Amino acid sequence: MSTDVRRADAPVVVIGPMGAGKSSVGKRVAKALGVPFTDTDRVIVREHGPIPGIFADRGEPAFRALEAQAVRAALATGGVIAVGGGAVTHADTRQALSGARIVLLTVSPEAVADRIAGSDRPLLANGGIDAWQTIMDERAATYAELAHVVVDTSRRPMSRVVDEVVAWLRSDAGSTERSDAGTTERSDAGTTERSGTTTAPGSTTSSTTSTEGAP
Ligand SMILES: Nc1ncnc2c1ncn2[C@@H]1O[C@H](COP(=O)(O)OP(=O)(O)O)[C@@H](O)[C@H]1O
Ligand SMILES: O=C(O)C1=C[C@@H](OP(=O)(O)O)[C@@H](O)[C@H](O)C1
Ligand SMILES: [Mg+2]
Repeated sequence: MSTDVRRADAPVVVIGPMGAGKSSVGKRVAKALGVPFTDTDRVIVREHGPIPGIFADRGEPAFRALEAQAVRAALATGGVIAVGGGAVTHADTRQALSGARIVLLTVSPEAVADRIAGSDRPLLANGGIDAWQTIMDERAATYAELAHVVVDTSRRPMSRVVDEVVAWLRSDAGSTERSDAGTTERSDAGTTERSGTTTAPGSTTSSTTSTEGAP
């Protein structure tokens, strides 16, 4: 487990699988805190065009490089940043996240199925929920490793998820400078304080296989 130093004004980065609610929850958390919000996917679309086109024309590695740039720029701005679900597979991006406060949103396959139906996410274009699960399993260990707090979004309204994230960020655990990552403590039905060994809901394996370069 890496040394974990957080500050009350450190950027907040929302990570987690596709459809967990990073973009929607992140935006509302930023509003509640009165800080800037950046959705790195939106930045990429604004600057480089639609994501499916980037994947099709230039490939996933090119997308990850653009994403790494967008994450670094967003971190310089500060506030709350929602990254794409695969941002954590890129070593430069993971490196850039050190020093940020990292909120992992999770979701069960049952709950996410409706949320991802009909979406244009290129990595789900041919596999739907099965592809989602495979990708989740590949990334689960990385998500758990990076997270300072885990909030499950499966069966609760978004407003409740937002309230829990805001409460955690305002708590000692979310704002105090620390020299260790603490232990896992389930504070209520959906929020789990950080652990290096957390297995995120939605994952079917706790494998620690490297996800570097994974789709
Ligand atoms: N807690 C929640 N309950 C129900 N639906 C949610 C919840 N959080 C997000 N959603 C919905 O799930 C979909 C995907 O959310 P989004 O924020 O785009 O996820 P992500 O950025 O993690 O892919 C959206 O339609 C959003 O309204
Ligand atoms: O998980 C991924 O690899 C991706 C997630 C998407 O963002 P969301 O997680 O916000 O859907 C988007 O960045 C792109 O389609 C790739
Ligand atoms: Mg998003």
